[in-house]
Amino acid sequence: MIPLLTADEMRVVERQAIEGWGVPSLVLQEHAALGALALLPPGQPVHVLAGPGNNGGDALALARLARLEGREVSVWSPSAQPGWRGDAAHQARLWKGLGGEIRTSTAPAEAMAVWRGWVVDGLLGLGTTRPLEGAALAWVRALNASGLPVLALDLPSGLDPSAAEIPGEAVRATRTACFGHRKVCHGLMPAREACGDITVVPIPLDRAPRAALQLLERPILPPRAWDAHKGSFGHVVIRAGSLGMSGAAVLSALGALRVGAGLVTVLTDPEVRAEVAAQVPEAMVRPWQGTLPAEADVLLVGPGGIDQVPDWEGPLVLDASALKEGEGKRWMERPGTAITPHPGEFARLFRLPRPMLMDERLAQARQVSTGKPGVLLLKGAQSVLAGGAREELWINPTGHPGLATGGSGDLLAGMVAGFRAQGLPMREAVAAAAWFHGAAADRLPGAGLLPRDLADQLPELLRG
Ligand SMILES: NC(=O)C1=CN([C@@H]2O[C@H](COP(=O)(O)OP(=O)(O)OC[C@H]3O[C@@H](n4cnc5c(N)ncnc54)[C@H](OP(=O)(O)O)[C@@H]3O)[C@@H](O)[C@H]2O)[C@@H](O)CC1
Ligand SMILES: Nc1ncnc2c1ncn2[C@@H]1O[C@H](COP(=O)(O)OP(=O)(O)O)[C@@H](O)[C@H]1O
Ligand SMILES: [K+]
Repeated sequence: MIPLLTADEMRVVERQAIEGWGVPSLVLQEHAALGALALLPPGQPVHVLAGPGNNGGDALALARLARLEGREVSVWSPSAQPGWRGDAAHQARLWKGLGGEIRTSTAPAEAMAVWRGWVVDGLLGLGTTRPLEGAALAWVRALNASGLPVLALDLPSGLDPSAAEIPGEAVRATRTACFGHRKVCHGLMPAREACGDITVVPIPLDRAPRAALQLLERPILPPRAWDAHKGSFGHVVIRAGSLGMSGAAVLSALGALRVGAGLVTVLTDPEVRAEVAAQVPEAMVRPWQGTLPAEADVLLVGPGGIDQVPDWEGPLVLDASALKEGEGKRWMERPGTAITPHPGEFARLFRLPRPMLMDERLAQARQVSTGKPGVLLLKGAQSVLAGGAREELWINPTGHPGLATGGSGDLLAGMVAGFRAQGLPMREAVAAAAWFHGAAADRLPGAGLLPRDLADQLPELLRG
């Protein structure tokens, strides 16, 4: 799991190093500048933009180190009176001590027209409090129009470090030297895209900070014992599939089987039983007669037009038609439940406005899940995972728009049930399903992806 810190959380980590461990803040800055300098191709001229705060201080430190390396370096400030204080003022003195100049211009595009090499963006970092305006905005616009490669210090100037959305205009960086820990803007789209290639530069800070938002990494699955048998991997029962929507039952069954469930029973509407059975011979396919098999370990309900949830005490996964209007709270309060809505289903379930932006998805996921035992997967690009009586949100980074095709959600729901049946706790089962589902798609880039192609990728992908 990769923590994505807000500016406030990062300040806590910074304070702890400075006040707790006694690391001088200039030492932090020196580590940051040295690490960033190493990301610039050797020998090339460097044009350094230094803003009003410590991000500008990092930029001035980098300018000094680059000059000591023998590079051609120029330093620019959007303001004629930068008004540096503290560490940044100290860095300015060191730079000037080496004979360095600090230049400004009211026509940044003209200044940049003769630049060669790389630009270092040290205008704004963690202290960004509002959208860019005035001189800073003019410099960022000129930089983005210049076509020059840019190394952003900590984050591309203009981004809100704690948000996914870009508040106005922001630097489009080629690379970003992220100091110490990733911030929210380094993990979530669309801000993440403005960062270009991200390198986390190690600086002496706590390696395991608290963060309310975390990016999923490849889940670690329990090993399979040599003497395991099909009873060891659980029995998934799927109530899915109706006339015109039999494929959803097929895909859910495939999802559960392809992640390694021991047994799968599909309870489907009688008129489609034969066609479902013909497409997944590995599953037991029976007509729905109002009762569940006694030996079920997990029940998945919904794909393919099924809206009635049978009475059942055990682990429950609900998707698609089972996600009925206004019932979200009920399911989030039921222990052992996972719901997997896309944003439209989410809005209907919780009677909330449809969350369109990433920051809205986070806020709404948090709102409905806080303190609740149920697990929520709010699907879409970078799906949001919440609940299970845990406060932090997990974000799934895998997958691409090729997944936006009918049936991929049905496969995912089956995967959740399949992982849960093998003993993963519900929140971990949902995380594993979301991660591997997207990772399977990442092996098949582009459009035209069929959910069953994804299913075929899974066994090899799970082997690692
Ligand atoms: N965290 C760490 O461990 C380490 C941090 N380090 C470095 O410090 C950086 C953070 O420094 P920082 O706090 O001084 O903030 P930074 O972004 O440089 O500037 C704030 C200034 O900008 C101003 N301002 C704000 N928004 C604006 C806007 N839209 N347009 C124009 N101005 C705007 C704001 O003004 P105010 O809002 O107060 O009016 C204030 O004057 C961090 O990103 C990293 O590079 C490293 O050295 C090592 C370890
Ligand atoms: N742009 C995207 N990037 C990554 N994943 C996506 C994107 N669009 C959709 N997905 C994923 O594809 C799946 C679609 O599920 P869903 O909307 O329920 O489809 P269906 O109902 O057709 O089965 C979800 O897992 C979702 O997260
Ligand atoms: K910056």
